[in-house]
Amino acid sequence: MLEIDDLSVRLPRTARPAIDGLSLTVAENETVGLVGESGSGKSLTARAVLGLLPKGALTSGEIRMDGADVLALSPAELRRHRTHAAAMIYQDPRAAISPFRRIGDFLAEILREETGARAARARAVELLGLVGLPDPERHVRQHPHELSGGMLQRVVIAAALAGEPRLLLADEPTTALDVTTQAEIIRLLRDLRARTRTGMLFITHDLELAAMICDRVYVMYAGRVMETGPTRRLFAGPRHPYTTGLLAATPRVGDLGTLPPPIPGRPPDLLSAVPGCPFAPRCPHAMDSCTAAAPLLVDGVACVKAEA
Ligand SMILES: Nc1ncnc2c1ncn2[C@@H]1O[C@H](COP(=O)(O)OP(=O)(O)OP(=O)(O)O)[C@@H](O)[C@H]1O
Repeated sequence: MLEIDDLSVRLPRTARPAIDGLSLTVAENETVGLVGESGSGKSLTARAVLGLLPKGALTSGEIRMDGADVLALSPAELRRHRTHAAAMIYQDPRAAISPFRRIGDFLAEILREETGARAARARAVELLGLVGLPDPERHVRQHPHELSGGMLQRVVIAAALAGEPRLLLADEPTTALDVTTQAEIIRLLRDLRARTRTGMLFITHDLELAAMICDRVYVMYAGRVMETGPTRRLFAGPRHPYTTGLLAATPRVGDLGTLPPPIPGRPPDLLSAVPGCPFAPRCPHAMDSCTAAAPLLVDGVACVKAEA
């Protein structure tokens, strides 16, 4: 359904691409995770799929959604694409919905052009029911401040579902929520997937969360895929030292008081070119050859050590 093929994105006044030769697929009804530290290019990947890259970004490679070339869509086609093909669930619901709009107006606005005002309003009520809100008829008349963060995130999910998209892009959809609400939203996303067959690209820096919901995972670092595979396999036997480091740095319930050490060092910024493997400067297994050329992704892993 979604096919990203050798995508590179370079932002103005930077020394290296923010996305560097990324290939990724999401099939119908599949939930795919994109995980990695802050700045690895996860959000930019989602923006590229929506045709929403920053001004001046130079792209190469292809993004196809059901065969259509996303990077070649006209502005009118892109608007349709963002409602019916790939819809985004944003991180912070309070930033996504204007505080002055009624919930019903916010939802109806997305569909009014296509269905007319009356049908759009009825659909808004239906959508609020679909995402498990208790009293849709009342919620459509309410303003954002009258709902909790978790309820508002359900509204944001309802908005993404309005055009019955083939693919949901969820960018850290639970980061702004407390742990209990986080679990409820994850349950909702899993439940929706079972009911609607929507595919999902789930973006997170939280590996535990990815493990809960994703069928397959791509581990991204400095714009490149370091490792990819079925979630269970990847977590049971990580092969890239970056994946191993991320897993070792993930706090687990039960280990309270003993936070695991993070991976030493920081990801490279966009102002320095990175010859070879971008993780080499932080990698405990780096060899001289690692800084010569970036290893290709072979059999799901981009590491000379793993290939040997
Ligand atoms: N509009 C922009 N202008 C300039 N640089 C940008 C812009 N958007 C992203 N970047 C840069 O591109 C790189 C990738 O950013 P991106 O937001 O995709 O990372 P991320 O993995 O989603 O991280 P986070 O979890 O912090 O959102 C970062 O170095 C970021 O600073």
